[in-house]
Amino acid sequence: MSSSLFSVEGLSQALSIEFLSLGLSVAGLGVLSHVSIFRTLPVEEYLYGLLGLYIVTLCLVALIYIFATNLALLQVLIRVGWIAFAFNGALLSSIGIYRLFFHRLHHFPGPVLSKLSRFYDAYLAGRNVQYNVEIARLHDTYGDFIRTGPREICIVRKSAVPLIFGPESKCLKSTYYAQVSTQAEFCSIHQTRDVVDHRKRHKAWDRSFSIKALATYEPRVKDKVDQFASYIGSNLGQPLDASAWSMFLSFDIMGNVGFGKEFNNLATGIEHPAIKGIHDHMAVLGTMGHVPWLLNLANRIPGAVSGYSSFFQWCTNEIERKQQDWDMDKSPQDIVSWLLKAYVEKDISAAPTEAALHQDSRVIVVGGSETVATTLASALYYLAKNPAVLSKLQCHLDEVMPGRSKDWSYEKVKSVTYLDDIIHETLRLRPAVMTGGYRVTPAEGLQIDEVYIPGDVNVFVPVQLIQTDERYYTDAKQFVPERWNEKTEMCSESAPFFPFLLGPYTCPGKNLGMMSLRISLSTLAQLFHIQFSPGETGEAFETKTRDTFTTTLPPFQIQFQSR
Ligand code: HEM
Repeated sequence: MSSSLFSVEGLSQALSIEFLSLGLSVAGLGVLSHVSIFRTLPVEEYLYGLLGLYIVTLCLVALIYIFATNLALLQVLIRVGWIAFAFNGALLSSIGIYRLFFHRLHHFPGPVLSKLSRFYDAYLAGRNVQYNVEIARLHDTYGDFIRTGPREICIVRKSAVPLIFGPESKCLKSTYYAQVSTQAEFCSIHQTRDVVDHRKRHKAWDRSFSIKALATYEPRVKDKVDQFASYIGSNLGQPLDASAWSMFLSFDIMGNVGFGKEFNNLATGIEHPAIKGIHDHMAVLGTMGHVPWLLNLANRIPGAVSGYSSFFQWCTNEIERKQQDWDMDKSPQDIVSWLLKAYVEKDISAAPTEAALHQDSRVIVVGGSETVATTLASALYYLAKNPAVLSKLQCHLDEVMPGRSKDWSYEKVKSVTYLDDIIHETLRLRPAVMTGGYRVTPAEGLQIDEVYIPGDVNVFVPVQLIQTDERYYTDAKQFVPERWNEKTEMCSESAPFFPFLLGPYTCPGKNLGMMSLRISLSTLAQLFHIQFSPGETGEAFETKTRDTFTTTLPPFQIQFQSR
């Protein structure tokens, strides 16, 4: 019994085995844990449990060493450090070898480092914050199916679009959306990966974008645009940063229509602090979002995301303020009120918790402002660069509204199909989300043309890249609004076009977004000539746009002249 492992002496003997033997035994355990547990376990789901278990185990080992051996504290620490090193080293090596040679995606081409870890794509996304450009480069090197992560395939084929995003698709949102939580009750509508939760909550959002609701938003959007036009009218011929001012306008629209509040960017010409918060948040999302579990972890470490945590707090404050001020007997007049109404009435479509409601407020702020702003600024860029397109638009607008601003009505604007052609062409070349829409394949996998993608694999189709692919569009990189109506031969049959995505996860704010863009562009084009300011070449716009999940544009200067 004295030499048994269960006696103190036996335990002490076992613990004092040679360093090498100890390392090898623990390494064996590391490999075993990969093969038996980690290979199939969705780590994101159990992240905190696993981290806790790991730390508790190391502490227990240290305590056993302290009480069952005569080793000094430093010797104990060295042994525990060695155990951790051997375990982690073996685990990571086993994962690496498996991912490179035995993984069900091992035959897909792609950079070796991407096959090993998502950290490489986070690095690619972060180095110039132009993941869209990196993906285009990888596409040139590796073809249409690229392994961009151990369990991720990027697909540049039009046949993939309906299969992944279409109404019948069985693909769900991938772990990319688990940056805040893996539990639906703490997620926004955008982050929830629970398909039933998503379907239910969508109904409350749909009510906030119904035809009736949009009709109440329309004059308020027009008011903001008129305020912008009036500022321009008093600053004719002056350089104006189209990126910044488009954001001022869309942020003010979002404040009014989203929260029923005035944010006064247009009135003051001063950027609201939350706009910086949005950009900081999106910059982190555009890079660290590629390793969602790390972002999830960082969100819980005090100070780790201090750059944008004040923005999160601001969104929470805004919705709490609204909760206090809101008169539930009145019919909702803004998006938040529709969501609050569902929440207060405990409707089936309500956000499941207050935390989820707070997350929803962030979606309104980011989804409702940044997307419209980049599209509007991009359209202004193309109009300034293509005077013939602007003149043609002005002719069409004058035809239906000869008295110009006196005759302006949204109904008439909607009849000008050339305006929609300009917006579509802008969204084709410069979609507000250039490389988003991360999904996971169903258990049975997905057959895309000649290629079979196994089940439970993250997939995405880079929106901007495929919408500017010469196989599907003639002169694909050129701005030609005519391709949508007059020269349809410039688009191949079922050419991929999905700037709002498609299917169940499609953008619910599409109609509001289109309305804001139509009102803004028709009003500005009706009143003004739009040109680049002297010295503006547009080069920065072409080369310095950043892929921060939603697009962030560099400043560029335009000026307006009265017509
Ligand atoms: C030009 C304007 C817009 C564009 C191009 C656009 C584009 C998109 C895209 C591509 C997505 C899918 C993102 C993903 O699946 O990860 C999305 C989702 C969403 N958008 Fe928009 N959007 C626009 C305007 C708006 C507006 C004005 C709102 C109003 C608040 C809005 C609210 C949302 C919401 C709530 C989602 C999440 C939907 C879900 O996951 O079910 N969007 N948008």
